[in-house]
Amino acid sequence: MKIFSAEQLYEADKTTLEKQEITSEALMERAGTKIFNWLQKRMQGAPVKFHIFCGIGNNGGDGLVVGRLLIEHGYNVHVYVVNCSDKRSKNFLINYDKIKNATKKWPSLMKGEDDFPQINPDDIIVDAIFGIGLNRCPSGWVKNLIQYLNRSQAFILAIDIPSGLSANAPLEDMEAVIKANHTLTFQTPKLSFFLPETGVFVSNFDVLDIGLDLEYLQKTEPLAQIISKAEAQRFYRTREKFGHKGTYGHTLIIAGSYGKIGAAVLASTAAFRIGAGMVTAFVPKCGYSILQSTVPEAMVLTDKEEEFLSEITYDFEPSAIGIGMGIGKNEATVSALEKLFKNNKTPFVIDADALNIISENRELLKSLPKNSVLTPHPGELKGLVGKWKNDYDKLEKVKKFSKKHGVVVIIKGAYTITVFNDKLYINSSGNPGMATAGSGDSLSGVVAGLLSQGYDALLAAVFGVYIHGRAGDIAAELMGYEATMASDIIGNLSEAYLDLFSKEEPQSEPMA
Ligand SMILES: NC(=O)C1=CN([C@@H]2O[C@H](COP(=O)(O)OP(=O)(O)OC[C@H]3O[C@@H](n4cnc5c(N)ncnc54)[C@H](OP(=O)(O)O)[C@@H]3O)[C@@H](O)[C@H]2O)[C@@H](O)CC1
Ligand SMILES: Nc1ncnc2c1ncn2[C@@H]1O[C@H](COP(=O)(O)OP(=O)(O)O)[C@@H](O)[C@H]1O
Ligand SMILES: [K+]
Repeated sequence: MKIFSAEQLYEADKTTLEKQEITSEALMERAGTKIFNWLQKRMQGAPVKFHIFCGIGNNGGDGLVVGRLLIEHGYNVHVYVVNCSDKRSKNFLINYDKIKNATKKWPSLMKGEDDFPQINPDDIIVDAIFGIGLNRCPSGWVKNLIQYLNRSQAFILAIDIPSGLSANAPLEDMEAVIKANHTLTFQTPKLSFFLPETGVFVSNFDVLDIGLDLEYLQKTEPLAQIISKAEAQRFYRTREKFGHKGTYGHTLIIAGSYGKIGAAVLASTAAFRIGAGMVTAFVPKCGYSILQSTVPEAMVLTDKEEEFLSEITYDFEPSAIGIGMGIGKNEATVSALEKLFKNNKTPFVIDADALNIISENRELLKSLPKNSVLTPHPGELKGLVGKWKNDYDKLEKVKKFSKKHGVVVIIKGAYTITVFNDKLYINSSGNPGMATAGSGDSLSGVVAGLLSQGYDALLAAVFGVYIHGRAGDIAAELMGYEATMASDIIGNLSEAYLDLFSKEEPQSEPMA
């Protein structure tokens, strides 16, 4: 699924009106009806009280449509107009009249704090104050209203986007945003839903298809692409009937130091589970017995040092190398890395301490093998690209870094984002149960194992992140978030693969 900017959505809106020969009023009725249907399906006429707060633009217009439809279907509804400006949109005004005609009275006009209504915790608030047309930070009594609604403890359903949030621009004031319990967004989700600073205001969201022009949506280059099951199915490469272990490559995992040999165990196991034909682990001497007994399928090579890596040598041609998990930052390890990078054309996955070493020895950036996949969590990313002002600034910095060094960067997090040149791929699988030690090590093994099988760097990254997250989701379904451990994620890579083709993802709406 594609993510479009607010500007692109306005363009799509315009094209839709022209091509479908409909009025903007009809499109608003369509959008409002979708929201109403969503609510009706869940509420089934329940006598709960709705408070609908409408701004004076088209988001407010949507709110008025929803209000009218709810009233016509016998719901207990109070509609308020947040009268922050006299400049009302045309479709707001049309629906303002329509709701008056339907109910025989005007909605309550709010002009300041004195007009704030009483809201009980078991009421429902529909937030239609601002949509993607927000052009400045809410202030004054409107900001106070937003805070008042957030404090109410009532369930807040945001229309299109929580008011105060921009679709694709940074947040100025954390205190001036509706904290929605659920968001119903039109046609495609907005980029701010997926970034840590802004996504927290959105909570769960559903995308409602309002029938914007499909041709426009298909041909327009999006801001980002969401990776879900449908995309992952397309990326998957089938295993050949006459394939042998050589066909699926030989992954070299260079990982571990004294006390952190587990990182090598996890990454090696993950590389096998994702389908690498062979896996060799290169570890300090102290890791030898551990690897041999915990991953008997793997071959093991050891460094001359007992507790850390100092010289990386091997006598075969790996098809991919995963390096960095738990290696520490010993001086000897730094020069071992330098040598390895300089003399290698093998596809690399670079993680953890290898990333920290690069950040602290910037000259290493010059020898970074092209098309490497880097897998930083936010702390490691800061070392690589420097501090960022906000999440949007972060994305720009990573794009620049990716372009400059010719590498794929996986920004790990709740919605992991893979960056390659100017392109963003947002992963849809995964859950907070994966916030557990070693889950990143297993991701490195997964991506290295895919590179071994011949997936190119970008595909290995994007597909690997999806499958890893899906395995985490299946693990969490079985064990709960808290009990899920990295080895459970690895243990469910098999289920994640099977799930890829087992059943269709419940798709409520066809999407671009
Ligand atoms: N695109 C589509 O395909 C479809 C879109 N639809 C809907 O339209 C929504 C977009 O509507 P929109 O463009 O009218 O803008 P909206 O978000 O209602 O707000 C703009 C108004 O608020 C004002 N304003 C802004 N910031 C402010 C602030 N901080 N504090 C105070 N005022 C502020 C600004 O006023 P002004 O700057 O002129 O003072 C302007 O009047 C979209 O989210 C979706 O719900 C659907 O109906 C159908 C298909
Ligand atoms: N809240 C979350 N939702 C989804 N995925 C998460 C969440 N928290 C962490 N993860 C995933 O778990 C992994 C954690 O990686 P990392 O921080 O490197 O762990 P470690 O270094 O302990 O192995 C990443 O793949 C990340 O995307
Ligand atoms: K809204």
